[in-house]
Amino acid sequence: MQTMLEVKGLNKSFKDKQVLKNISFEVKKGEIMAILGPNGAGKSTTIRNIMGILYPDEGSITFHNHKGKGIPQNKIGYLPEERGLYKNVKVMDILLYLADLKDYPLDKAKERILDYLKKFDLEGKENVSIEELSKGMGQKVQFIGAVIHEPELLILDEPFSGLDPVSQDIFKEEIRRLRDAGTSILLSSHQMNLVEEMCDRLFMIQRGEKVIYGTLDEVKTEYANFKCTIQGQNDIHLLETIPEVEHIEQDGDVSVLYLTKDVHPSRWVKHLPEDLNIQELSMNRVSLHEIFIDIATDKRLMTKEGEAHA
Ligand SMILES: Nc1ncnc2c1ncn2[C@@H]1O[C@H](COP(=O)(O)OP(=O)(O)OP(=O)(O)O)[C@@H](O)[C@H]1O
Repeated sequence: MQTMLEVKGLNKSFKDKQVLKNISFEVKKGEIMAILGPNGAGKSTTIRNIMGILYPDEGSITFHNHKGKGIPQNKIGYLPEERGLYKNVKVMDILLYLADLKDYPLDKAKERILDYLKKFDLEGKENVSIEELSKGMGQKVQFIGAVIHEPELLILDEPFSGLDPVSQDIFKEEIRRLRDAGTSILLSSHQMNLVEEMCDRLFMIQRGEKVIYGTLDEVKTEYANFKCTIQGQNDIHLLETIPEVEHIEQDGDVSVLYLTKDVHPSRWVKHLPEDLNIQELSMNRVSLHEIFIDIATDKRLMTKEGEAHA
């Protein structure tokens, strides 16, 4: 797949605090790439460097064959983390203004705006002023503003925050449709279930440094060991005798056994002690949410030998 955006060796400091350390990743044509990390990890700073709002101390950003200040911003769409559009302007006027800023033909923009308003359950709102919209409605308008000029690269910083489940589904469907039409999407989100559902690849930063980079399948194979959840009253000492268990969490009658890497689940199950009390048993891959918490809290219980992977 063709590389659309290449971020290479970014270093960035604010005063004497280095907030990005050698950040490198690519976004390919027609993929959804997630940029993840705990609060303050450096996601927005990375995005601001890509958008040319900030400039790196070292490293480069290449979009197609354009670098840094030469990047054609009208080929990029951006939904910033901070929401906010001019308050006393009508929906249609602000969206046409944003299309015009990107040199997009206004007659075509008007048509697209009406289509999008319909798709986003905002039909008939084109002459309503922004201040009369709810927060979620405003977010939909801002999303339309980010995609109105048919960008080749779309950067979405926390697009789902504050949206109800129905609106989240509308956004999800539209983001997937844009990806399938060839748009490259860089998406930052704290909602791991949505990332797991939608993203093709992911990049995770912690304290300004890369900790995970790969396809969802690669990350799952590398980090997402199996866990076995057993419902039934069981003594922790009995559970501790079970082989190939990395750690155990027990809450009342529910015990979760996190298995070591490369355990074959069906073979492992055969070796459970006969006197184990099993009312229910399930075997699952550890979720991205758990991987995130494991890394963000510095536990690193799920990584090979407790080491950080980069
Ligand atoms: N303009 C600035 N001046 C000084 N420090 C800054 C500035 N912008 C960001 N930082 C610092 O850089 C670090 C990374 O911040 P950034 O906003 O990139 O994190 P983030 O991963 O987007 O976090 P969040 O999930 O909370 O949005 C933080 O320690 C933050 O305090």
